[in-house]
Amino acid sequence: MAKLNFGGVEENVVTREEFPLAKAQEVLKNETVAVIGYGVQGPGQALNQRDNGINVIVGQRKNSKTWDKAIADGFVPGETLFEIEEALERGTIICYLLSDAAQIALWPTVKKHLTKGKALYFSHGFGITFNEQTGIIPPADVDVFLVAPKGSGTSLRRMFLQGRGLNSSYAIFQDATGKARERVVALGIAVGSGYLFETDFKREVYSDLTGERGTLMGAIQGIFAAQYQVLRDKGHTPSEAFNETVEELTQSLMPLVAENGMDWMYANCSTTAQRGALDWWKKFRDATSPVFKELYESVATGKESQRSIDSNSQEDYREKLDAELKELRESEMWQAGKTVRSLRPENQK
Ligand SMILES: NC(=O)C1=CN([C@@H]2O[C@H](COP(=O)(O)OP(=O)(O)OC[C@H]3O[C@@H](n4cnc5c(N)ncnc54)[C@H](O)[C@@H]3O)[C@@H](O)[C@H]2O)C=CC1
Ligand SMILES: CC(=O)[C@](C)(O)C(=O)O
Ligand SMILES: [Mg+2]
Ligand SMILES: [Mg+2]
Repeated sequence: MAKLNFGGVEENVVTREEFPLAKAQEVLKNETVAVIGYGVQGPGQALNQRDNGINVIVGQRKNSKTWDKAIADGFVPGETLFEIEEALERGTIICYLLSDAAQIALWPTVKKHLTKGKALYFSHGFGITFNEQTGIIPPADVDVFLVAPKGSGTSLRRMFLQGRGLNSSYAIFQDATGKARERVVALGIAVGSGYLFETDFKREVYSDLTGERGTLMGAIQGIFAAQYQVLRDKGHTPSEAFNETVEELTQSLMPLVAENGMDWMYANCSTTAQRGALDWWKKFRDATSPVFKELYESVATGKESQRSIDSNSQEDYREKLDAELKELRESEMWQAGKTVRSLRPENQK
């Protein structure tokens, strides 16, 4: 394991040099990896493992859209695609990739098939950390660990196909066989991680729930909406407001941040912009910091996990979600965005 310096703090990281794919294949050569669920992470992780030469099967409900998707992706019923129970029976490593709320309902079935020496794999610390809410308490004689790709399963697959890799965190909750570490790291490499950083279940889920509600998804939409509205209220057109709020960020400036950091992006903007950004960023930090603290508390007290379970367990969950997404999509800002995107040269025939 490499110890690397992250801004002055040393952390343990598994790199591909230290743990190449060949080693992962060797560790997993006698295992059957059963990917249960074929939603977003399921396909990304199952396909990457298959392409990496791992013995992977998919467990999914028959007569579902995702069953058909698994077939379209090349999984063969009776060979590499099974009903959930049969996949649970065959698998020696169970990758539990149903939505976090759905994992609760299927848990008694999964538990039944967790015989001695098998491994239970998650991509989130949710089910175990909030076990008072989920009831997920694994038997003592199985390994329990997680590999959490830090990004969408869609990106995990796309980046793999481009020869890139998404970073993932990994954690061991229970090592019953003495082989949990080599198993989890091998899986992390096999699913297409670029590198793996160490964490535990609680830290994974607390940071993940904070990040997705915060800067990654919730806060970013909030700050976009606030700036867009001010510009519109002051008489700017939708295209101008959208371009100065979103399009320039995603198309021009964020790629520079991704490449070489914030100072590099600033350095490639005008002195006028630099002065203003350097003057204003701390004001935004201070204004939002109380909201982030409130958010973290809401995660740590289990309020966020309970809310997610409650809403995701409703019969009409899909319809309600679609309605909320539609509201976003049909807002003036994102409608303006649709037109703006259509004007990108690469999107014109
Ligand atoms: N979506 C993502 O890219 C990421 C997800 N994760 C984690 O990975 C895990 C899987 O998440 P997603 O792929 O988003 O799940 P998802 O919401 O796409 O659902 C996965 C599958 O669960 C099936 N399913 C739903 N209810 C079911 C039930 N009652 N019985 C049987 N099957 C049922 C669906 O048909 C679908 O195939 C979660 O723990 C999540 O937090 C982690 C990182 C990113
Ligand atoms: C993509 C990811 O890592 C998230 C945002 O945490 C999630 O989908 O749960
Ligand atoms: Mg995440
Ligand atoms: Mg998440």
